[in-house]
Amino acid sequence: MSDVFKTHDPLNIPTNKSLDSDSDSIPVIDLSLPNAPALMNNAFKTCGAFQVLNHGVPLSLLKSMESFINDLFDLPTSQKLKVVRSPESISGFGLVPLSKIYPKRPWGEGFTIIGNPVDHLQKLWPQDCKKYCDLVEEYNKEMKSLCGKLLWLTLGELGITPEDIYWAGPDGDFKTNNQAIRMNSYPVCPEPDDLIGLPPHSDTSALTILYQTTKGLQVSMEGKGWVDVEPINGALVVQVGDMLHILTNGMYPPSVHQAVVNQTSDRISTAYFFGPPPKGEVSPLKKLVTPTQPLRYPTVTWADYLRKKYVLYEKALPSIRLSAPAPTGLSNGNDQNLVKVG
Ligand SMILES: O=C(O)CCC(=O)C(=O)O
Ligand SMILES: [Fe+2]
Repeated sequence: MSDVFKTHDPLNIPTNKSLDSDSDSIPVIDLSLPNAPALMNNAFKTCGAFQVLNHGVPLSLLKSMESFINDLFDLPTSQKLKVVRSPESISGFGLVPLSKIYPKRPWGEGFTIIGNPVDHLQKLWPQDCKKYCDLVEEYNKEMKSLCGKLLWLTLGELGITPEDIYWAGPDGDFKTNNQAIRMNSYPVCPEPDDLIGLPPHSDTSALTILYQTTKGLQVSMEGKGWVDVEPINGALVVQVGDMLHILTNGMYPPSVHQAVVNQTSDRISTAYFFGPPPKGEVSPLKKLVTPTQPLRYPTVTWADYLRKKYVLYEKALPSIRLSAPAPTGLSNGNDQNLVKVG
């Protein structure tokens, strides 16, 4: 994992500090500094999210993704209709299922890519399809590698090694893992208080890496309610999803978050979802099941859990929970039933 530390530019980078209870947002962690693993582990335990700097993903790639997303959402509706989500699939243009039952009307569009995007992109851009497919492939590759680094560094703090997660593969490189990208576009909104970009939810993934350049993401923090995650140039937002919550036997709470809209600027975001392989069975890590922290979840696959989530939303996790949640660490909005999870 030492290559994590090679990308550091020591200039203008804040020194990592321990999680400050007075801070009014999620921590910002410089991955190139030696105390990053301990801080990431601490951030995951306390609020399920942090922003990461010096993560090694080239800024040029993030910028290329931004212009791809702008091209995508600028397409005329007649083009977009060619790749609308079908009832059997999550890929394509469409609302997240939770939007249908959440009381505030959704304001925005989403486009989800799972697997090879060639079929969809071919329909949208017959000429430029290869250019966009290559970009998505590169983005997936960089994000997967970052997720691997982040997971091993944080889980390493808990004494977890690659042998403990069989679905990480023999080299611990998560080669066969599932991934998805959702691109979101939220136009300027005339009534931002009455509408919502993306309703409150936790992601079903193990980790989600979100890229945003305009303010709009909010995370639910214990005792603080919704806090804004201010965009920082080149930073990525890392969030615990339900699969990692289960894997850690409830030690890391899932990040409960929402996207709000505003009256003055358009906003786009890219969420990369990293999960176990299609048939990978996720169960709480044996090392994290102890007499004081008994087994909290059964074995699940991402696909089965996703189906449950689409029916039960915020009740999906409690519906499979085997024993009461930990008294601390888990008490974010999700478990207090303050918010809906989608
Ligand atoms: O747009 C955002 O900031 C949030 C996106 C998100 O949570 C998602 O796509 O799951
Ligand atoms: Fe999300």
